[in-house]
Amino acid sequence: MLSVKNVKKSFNGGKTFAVDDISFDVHSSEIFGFLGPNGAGKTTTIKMITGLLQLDSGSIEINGVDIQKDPIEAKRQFSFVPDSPEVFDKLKGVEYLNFLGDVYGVESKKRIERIEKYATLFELKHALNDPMMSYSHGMKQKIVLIGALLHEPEIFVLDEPMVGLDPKSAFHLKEIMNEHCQKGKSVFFSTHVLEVAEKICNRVAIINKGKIIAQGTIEELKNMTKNNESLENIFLELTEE
Ligand SMILES: Nc1ncnc2c1ncn2[C@@H]1O[C@H](COP(=O)(O)OP(=O)(O)OP(=O)(O)O)[C@@H](O)[C@H]1O
Repeated sequence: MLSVKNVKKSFNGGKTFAVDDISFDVHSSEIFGFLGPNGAGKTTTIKMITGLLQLDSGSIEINGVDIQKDPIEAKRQFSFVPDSPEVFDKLKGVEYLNFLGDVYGVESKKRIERIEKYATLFELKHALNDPMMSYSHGMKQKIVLIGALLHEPEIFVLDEPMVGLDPKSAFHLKEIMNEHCQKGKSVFFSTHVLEVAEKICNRVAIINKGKIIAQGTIEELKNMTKNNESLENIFLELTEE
């Protein structure tokens, strides 16, 4: 579903690599967690997957479509929720969602049903007719999430999706991720919240200083350590200086 092969990215003309020859695959029906300390290269990787940054070398295929060779078709395959929600402040919530519905060609009946479903779930219905400049950070995050859910893509790509969400909304998001995978689709998300990763991911990769230092199921990662430790201990052990 998502295939990242030998990808490199430097911001200073090749002197140091923010992402240094990483490879991994996310399969269908899989929730894949991308973990790593601050500055490890998570957001840079996600920006390359979503076509916001050019790769120095390597290749990325989303549902079989190369993001560099056919960016428009590749972008039809996924939804992206960035770590900081950037919305068009002057638009009302409902106008923003309809705009996204138009961009992704979501037909009117489905659009109305999904807006109703997700706005109710994330308790945002009351604010849909307000301009988004009046929204709190969490409300902006929710409207971006609803927008990302509108066209039910093959792959969800989420950068730190739990940050800023209240516990109930975080719970619903986890449920939505699970449902998405049960339909044979996949989720790729970055997180610092190791408990969440441990609970909901089928597989994870840990990136540190631009390199993937471990990947596999939580069980496989635990087996890499002597005492079958928690994901937190594994993470600390593998990423320490
Ligand atoms: N536009 C840029 N110009 C120069 N350096 C950059 C740029 N974007 C990222 N970097 C550098 O690339 C490295 C990886 O950054 P990135 O944002 O991918 O990390 P991250 O794992 O997402 O971190 P965090 O968990 O703190 O969000 C860092 O050293 C960062 O300073």
